[in-house]
Amino acid sequence: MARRPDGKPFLAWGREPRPWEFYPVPACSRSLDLPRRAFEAACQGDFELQGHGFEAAEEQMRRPQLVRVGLVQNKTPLPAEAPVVEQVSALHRRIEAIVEVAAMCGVNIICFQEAWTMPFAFCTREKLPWTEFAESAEDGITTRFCQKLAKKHSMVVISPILERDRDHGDVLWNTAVVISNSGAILGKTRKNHIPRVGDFNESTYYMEGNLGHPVFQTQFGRIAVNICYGRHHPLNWLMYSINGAEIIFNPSATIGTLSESLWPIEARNAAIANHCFTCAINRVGEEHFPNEFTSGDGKKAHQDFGYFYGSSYVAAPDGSRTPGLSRNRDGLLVTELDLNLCRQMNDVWNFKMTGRYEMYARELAEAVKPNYSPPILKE
Ligand SMILES: NC(=O)NCCC(=O)O
Repeated sequence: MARRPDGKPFLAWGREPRPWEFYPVPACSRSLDLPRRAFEAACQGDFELQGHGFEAAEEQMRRPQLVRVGLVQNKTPLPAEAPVVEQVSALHRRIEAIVEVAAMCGVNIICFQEAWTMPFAFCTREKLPWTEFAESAEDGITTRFCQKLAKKHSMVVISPILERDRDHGDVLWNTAVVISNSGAILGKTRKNHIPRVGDFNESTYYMEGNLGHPVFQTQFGRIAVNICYGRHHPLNWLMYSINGAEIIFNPSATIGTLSESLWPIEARNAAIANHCFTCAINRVGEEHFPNEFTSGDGKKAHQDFGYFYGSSYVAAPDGSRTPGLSRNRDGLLVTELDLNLCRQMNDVWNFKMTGRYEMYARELAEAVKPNYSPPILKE
């Protein structure tokens, strides 16, 4: 029986491996020891805590580049009818408690879910009070709160919010603010692709991002943020990766009936295709809104969005992944990555080397022209 370098059999089902199965890639991560007091605090705070790790091969010229990421998924603690300021403050308190536990677990980079300071009210198509949740990315109350957390715990914080851009006519954006572990703001990035599907009426509220595909150099590696619906767009992942991202976070808000069958595949595929780690984060719970709305599908008006199914996970460039967090509980997923695995997988598969980007750049430049005629050859 062939064995992996760590002595374990290659395959669980006990037959000789096929030739293409020889590359020693585990389907799953290993479990990571986390301090007992972290589990106690999570239990007391009523949220799930999981720890996992990915291995990379030892190298002669580089030391392992270990980094711990924390993914947070949570319900909105107060009903959507509660005053805006109370909802925001309840969410700040909830996140603060989870970040304390992340700090006990040695997390270096933490990412919260999409639009984490508010209920996901874009299904309603109403403006007030939902637009009142929008804040300045530079000096809003949430950014200042995250700066304090980042400095206190020496942790990079990724804070996806609804942004109000005062300097540009009060335009709203779906933005992730990236705060360095020093507490300084590293910059911001905006959601590039806006859903026009089901109850995700997000184009009513904010514009398509205009900041391209920035990558943030942190003390713990190069990171990027592909917000929610952007995960359906392979070119979006690709551009972050081309710009050097080693870890791409995907803070999301999505519901079971729409996307649960896609969820385990998309971020995982992106990790493989781009030789990087991907971190898929989804909120949990059901959110009810004061007024009825319709979904434009002929069905009855209703007041809820459906079920946000959580299941946050991390995928590695070798195709392995962690288990997902719960489908319905708040949770913190702590994962240790060795960033050396990105280049190791790049050297094995060479997707960047074989990508033929120049050919696609040329063909796409032609295909987007109004007078383009696709080369369909006929008899
Ligand atoms: N928030 C958001 O973009 N959701 C769209 C639905 C999905 O991408 O699954």
